[in-house]
Parts: sequence; C-alpha cells; structure tokens
Amino acid sequence: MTRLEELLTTWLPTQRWFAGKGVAVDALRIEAAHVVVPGLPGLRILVVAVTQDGRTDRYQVLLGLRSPGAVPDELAHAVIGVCESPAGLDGPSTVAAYDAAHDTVMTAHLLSGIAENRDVGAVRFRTTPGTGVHTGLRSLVLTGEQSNTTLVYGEEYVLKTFRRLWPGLNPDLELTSALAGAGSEFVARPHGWIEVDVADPATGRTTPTTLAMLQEYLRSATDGWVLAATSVRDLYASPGLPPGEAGGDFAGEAQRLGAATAAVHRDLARVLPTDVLGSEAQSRLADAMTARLHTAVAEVPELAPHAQTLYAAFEALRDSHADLPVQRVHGDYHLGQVVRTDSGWVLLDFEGEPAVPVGERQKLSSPLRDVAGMLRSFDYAARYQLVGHTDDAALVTAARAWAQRNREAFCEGYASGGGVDPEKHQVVLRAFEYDKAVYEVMYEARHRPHWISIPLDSITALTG
Ligand SMILES: Nc1ncnc2c1ncn2[C@@H]1O[C@H](COP(=O)(O)OP(=O)(O)O)[C@@H](O)[C@H]1O
Ligand SMILES: O=P(O)(O)O[C@H]1O[C@H](CO)[C@@H](O[C@H]2O[C@H](CO)[C@@H](O)[C@H](O)[C@H]2O)[C@H](O)[C@H]1O
Repeated sequence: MTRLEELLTTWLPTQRWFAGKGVAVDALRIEAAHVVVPGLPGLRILVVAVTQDGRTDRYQVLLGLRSPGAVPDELAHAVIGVCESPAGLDGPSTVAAYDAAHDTVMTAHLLSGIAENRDVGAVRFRTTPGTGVHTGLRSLVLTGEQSNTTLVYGEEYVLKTFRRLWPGLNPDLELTSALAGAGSEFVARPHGWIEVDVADPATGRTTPTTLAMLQEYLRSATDGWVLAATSVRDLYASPGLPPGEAGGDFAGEAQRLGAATAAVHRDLARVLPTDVLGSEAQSRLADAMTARLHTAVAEVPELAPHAQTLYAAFEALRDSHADLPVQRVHGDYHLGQVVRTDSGWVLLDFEGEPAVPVGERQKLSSPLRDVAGMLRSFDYAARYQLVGHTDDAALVTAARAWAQRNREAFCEGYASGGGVDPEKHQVVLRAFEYDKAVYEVMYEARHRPHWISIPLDSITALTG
C-alpha cells in the first residue's frame, strides 16, 4: 500500500513553492505531523524534510485527510493521492490526502485558532496583542508566482503560510510587527501568527518557528508589478513618444514609492538595531557577493563572459572604505512586493530571500540593497515584454528610457523622503545591483528558465 512519503515525493517537486526543482529527491522524511483537526475530515500540519544533492530542506504541508470517495469535487484538483492511514487515525485503512490550503472547512480552523489564541498539541495559534480577529470567513487561495501560499479570508485578512521552513522567527512577522508597532502607514497590520518549535540542526536546540502570519487584507491593493507593466505596455503602444509623454507614465508613482521606501527604512532604523560596517565587514560582504557569482557562473555558463566586470565591481566595494551604515532591511525588494492602495504604497513580504537561512536574513544590511532591488525591478518591468523581441530597436530604446526615467524618479523620491541619495553612492549601489542580477540569473534558471534572458541581458547592458 502506498505510503504518504511516497506521494509527497512525487507531489512536492510539482509545487510552485518547492525550492529544489530539477534536482532528484534522495530522501523525504515527515519530521512532524501535528494534528490540528483529528478524525476525518482531518487536518495535519506536516514538517517535511527533503534531502536533495546532500542538503536537507524543510517544508510545511497543510495536509487534509478524507475518506477515499468522500473528497468533494471542488477539492479534486488538490488531491495528492490515496495512501495508508497515518498512525493514530481510527477508521478506514486508506485515506485520500490533499492540500488543505484549498479546503475552506479546514482553513476555518486556522483562523479560529488564531482568534482564540489556541494551543493545539505543540502548535501555538496567537492573536497579535491589541488586535481582535473575526472568524466565520471563507478562505480562498491566492494564485500567483509565489514562494509561499497565501489565503484570503473574506475581504478582511490574508494568512500567509510559509512553505520553506527555517527554524526561527520569520522576518516577515518580525519586521511587519515592528513597523506596525512604530506606527508605520506603509505596512498591512499584522493580526496574528501560528508557530511551533522546530529543531535547529545548526544549534541542536528547538526554536519557535513561524508557520504562518495573519495580516489585514488590503482591499484596494493593486500590485506594483501590474501597474508598472501596464505603464510599459502603454509606452510600447505609443511609438516614438518619450515615457513622460505616453499615457500611463509611472514616474509619479515611482517617486512616491521611493519616498515610502525611505520612510520604512527610517522606521526600521529607529526601532531595530543599526551599525556601521567597518572595512573588515565590508570585505566579507564583497566576499559573499563574489562567492554567489562563483556559484552562479558554475550553474549558468552564459554569465562567464561578464564575470570579470562583476568581480571588479565587488572588489571596488571592498576597496571603497565607505563606512556603510547598516540596519534591518526588506531584503528581497521588488515591484511584486509593493501594492498601491487608495491611500498610497504599502510594502509587503519582509521575509527576505526565502532560500537563505533566517539567521542570515536577520543580519543588518545597507538600505541601498533594497534600493538596488527596486531599480532591478524597474529594469525587469521594462524588459520582460521584450522577451523574444530583442531585435526590435525601437522597443529596446523605449525599454531603456522607461527604466531610466523611473529609476531617477525613485531615487529622487528616496532622497527627498529622507534616505541617502542613491546616486551619490555609485560604488555600493552598483555592487548591490550586480549582486541582485546574479541572484536573479540563478532564480530564473531554477524557476522560470524562459525568463533567464532578462537578467542576463541586463548584465550584458550593465557591464558593457
Ligand atoms: N495584505 C495583503 N493585502 C492584499 N494583497 C496581498 C496582501 N499580502 C499579499 N498580497 C498579495 O499576495 C502576493 C504575494 O504575497 P507575498 O507576501 O509577496 O508572498 P510570497 O512571499 O509568496 O511572494 C502579493 O504580491 C500581493 O499581490
Ligand atoms: O516574491 P518572492 O519572495 O517569491 O521573490 C522571488 O520571486 C520573484 C519573482 O516572482 C523574483 O523577482 C524577480 O522577478 C520579478 C518579476 O516577476 C522582478 O520584479 C524582480 O525584480 C526580479 O528580481 C525575486 O527575485 C525572488 O526572490
């Protein structure tokens, strides 16, 4: 009879949020199966350890269990398979296992657990102090290019369930709570979280680990990426016009986004630790960028012709002795992480790079790293509609002009909003932009190979 582990070995690599795509799964172990709803239909929160190519990553699976033949049609698409019943379950010898994120009956328990500050076995559901949580709302899974899985409850809350688990407090919860506590108008209010203790292989200790975060749902939100892409499309449809004169100019929004980013950085620096990077620490930063480039060149040989210029930019950072002010930052900043609401820009997803251990992501960094991330995103927005049309000189010129105009507007907004003037820190900014582009090359190679030309073409343009 099929075991659940076998089903998961086939199913996990097909999920958008699975980080180890394209690499064979050597072993899969269910480290913990927390019973949230006993019986059938039932809900387990699984912590699954997946070993690939010598390294082990952990994932969260919200596992629904129903009697085979009792799976409603609307859940058919979420079925993982039929397997032997897990230990401790009274009833049939086999069960249908499915992704419970899609089961509104099961997800209702997650919301009510948070509202009632419940402890269910080892799983702790918590309401953010000072807020209340309404229950009885139906959830819907957001579809999109996500690293995690987000549920929207009614029009009130989003519950972000973290898929790749790293032991520790998730920076998304940590920073969003800190900013909300500081009175920032640029984040969605946190309402609660779910956590469980997970053993940390690095320290041998168990650590409270965030499984999910509940936040205010921003009804009027439009994704920054969608807005920017619409502006680019308008420009492409207006041959010969400069971006400022084509309909849908984005520069005003880019300027306001720069100002919002500076305000968030200011608040983070006010309520969380800050420091200044001395030359040794700066040298380690350059080492880390160089090491990442090394890995990327081995994985994507098309990077090799540009490697010398990229290495030189990281060396320039090492030699700059800039006494870099550092603080907590967003860490994976791009247009898909910001939404425009009717009252202005709101920043989301302070998780940092999901593939990096939490301890690393909590390290202080230069706010210019976020600035570089957003500048790279303007470049992406300008280029992605060119994929397959890079021989159209007029479109390529328009793309460049759009990215340049919005880059300048964002930097101007950032500086006038109280941040440093990014244009006055070229060496540092360039190193961060190159480092992000290198990261993107690896990200696209692993997740969206049809888009790898976007960061590769930018690197070609940036390095001349
Ligand atoms: N509080 C919110 N209100 C409205 N939409 C949201 C909210 N949080 C997230 N979203 C939507 O969900 C998308 C993915 O959320 P995000 O936190 O970036 O997840 P991931 O880490 O998986 O990328 C966002 O781009 C946004 O469109
Ligand atoms: O939002 P996530 O935390 O999942 O971030 C990851 O995925 C992003 C893509 O969805 C990726 O961003 C890259 O593509 C964006 C367009 O889709 C572009 O705006 C960004 O500039 C580019 O980096 C991000 O790097 C990755 O960590």
